[in-house]
Amino acid sequence: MALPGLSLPGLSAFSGPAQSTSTPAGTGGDSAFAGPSSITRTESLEPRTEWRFEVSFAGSYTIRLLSGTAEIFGSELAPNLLYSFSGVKAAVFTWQGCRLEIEGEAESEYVGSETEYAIEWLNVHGILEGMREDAEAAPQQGGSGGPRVLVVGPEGVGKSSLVRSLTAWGVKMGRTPTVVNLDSREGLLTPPASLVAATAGSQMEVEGNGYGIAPVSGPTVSAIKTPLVYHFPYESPTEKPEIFKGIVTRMATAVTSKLEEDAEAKASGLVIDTPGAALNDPRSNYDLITHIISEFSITVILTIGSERLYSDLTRRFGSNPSSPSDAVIVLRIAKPGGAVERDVSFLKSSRQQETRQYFFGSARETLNPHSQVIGFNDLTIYRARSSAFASEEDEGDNDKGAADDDDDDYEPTAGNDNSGLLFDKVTPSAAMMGGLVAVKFCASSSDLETIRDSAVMAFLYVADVDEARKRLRFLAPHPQRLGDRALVWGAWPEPTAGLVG
Ligand SMILES: Nc1ncnc2c1ncn2[C@@H]1O[C@H](COP(=O)(O)OP(=O)(O)OP(=O)(O)O)[C@@H](O)[C@H]1O
Repeated sequence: MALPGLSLPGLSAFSGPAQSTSTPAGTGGDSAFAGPSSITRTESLEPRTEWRFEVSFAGSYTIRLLSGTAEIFGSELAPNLLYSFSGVKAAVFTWQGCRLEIEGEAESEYVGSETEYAIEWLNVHGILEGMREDAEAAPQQGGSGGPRVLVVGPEGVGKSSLVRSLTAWGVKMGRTPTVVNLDSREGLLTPPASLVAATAGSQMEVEGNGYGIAPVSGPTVSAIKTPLVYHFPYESPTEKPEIFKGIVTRMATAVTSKLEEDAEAKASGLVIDTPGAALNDPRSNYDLITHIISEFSITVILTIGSERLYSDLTRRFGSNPSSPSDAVIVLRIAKPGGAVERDVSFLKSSRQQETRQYFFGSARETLNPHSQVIGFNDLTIYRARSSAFASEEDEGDNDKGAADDDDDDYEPTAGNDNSGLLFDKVTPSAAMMGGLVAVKFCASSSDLETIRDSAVMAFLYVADVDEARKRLRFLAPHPQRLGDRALVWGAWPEPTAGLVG
């Protein structure tokens, strides 16, 4: 397939699916395990192969591009710049071949040569680029703008990596795609527990999740302009489906009206990342997926890693006999061989790393969070109702905060709280320590629906609760005074211990 308008640096020689793939010298191909090593070494990668590596959270691993061209999930590596990784599973992909200098200990590292997925992903980028050109050429026809893409599939099949690659390639073409993250288990410029829409405006980063860190403390190198953040303090949308749907509706309205004011962003379209199994359960009749598709007027669905999902969604959305032009394009996309499901402890460490980065930044760009001490009487804190707090709610004991269990192993329990109530007003308690509180764009006296629906101004980290003196110490990403804002504390994510001394 030809790739319309494709002129990515390092890709000029590439114009379609590979006829064959080369086996890289020295390592023997896809499953060859090169073994961890802390010695500085060089790896020569053949065209269309990738260097897959997994680094623990305690580990430190650096990669430098010595020659050729290479990218990580679409973001191009600059020559001779040292990139550092920890707590990462990823791959450096090369279209034309490259030499890498590598140092540090990986839990696993090897060359993957079964990379047909990358060619397919790039072809998808080509299709999206064609749709963007159509939108530019005929903005008045239909007026719906560029492609509105929904990525769905089970856990760990490469959904986020695909979203990141499509965004990075779009940005490289001069586009400003809007990324929407509907997975509250991972943040996008924010800690987890947030649903975020953000328009990518400049070159994406190689380290971290590609989107940079929150643009809250003055100028940063973040690739993102103006994120719109909502609070969803639950691990899965199935815990509070109606709240999740409500946020999706609000977000879609806000994003759509923002795109209407920006012709470039409108033609660039949007790409939505989603949680895995929670959304794809056929027993729910794909209720949540259907809601997202209708609210965001999705035009392209990319399914990864599930034939059944592809078949079900094709049947349901891929054809519309009464109005064929309204049919959604449903594509089945290859799962990268290197994509892996991350275990519970890796995901927990990853959440804590995201929270830490929100306040302190990364090694490349540090941030200076601000400490604030506020008396209980000057705060109005609501606790988002959750099954994790259910036992107290049953007792009607709303004023004592959450469960006492604030240690490192604290895990909210799964399940549904069907009470229909949204929040409880609480007096701060030690149980909040290490937790996150969302500062809402609404007054503390707002009604509960307004509090639920308001976007997030910032997240605060609860550093200390002095119950005797009735004072709370917060870490805030910027020095701005809180003012009269509703603050919401949720059970998700679990507390992050030791962020401050
Ligand atoms: N080609 C690859 N080589 C090595 N690692 C990869 C590759 N593609 C993806 N990964 C890694 O595999 C893991 C799962 O990928 P990703 O997060 O994209 O999947 P997902 O479907 O979004 O997962 P989840 O549903 O858990 O959010 C991530 O750590 C990602 O960096």
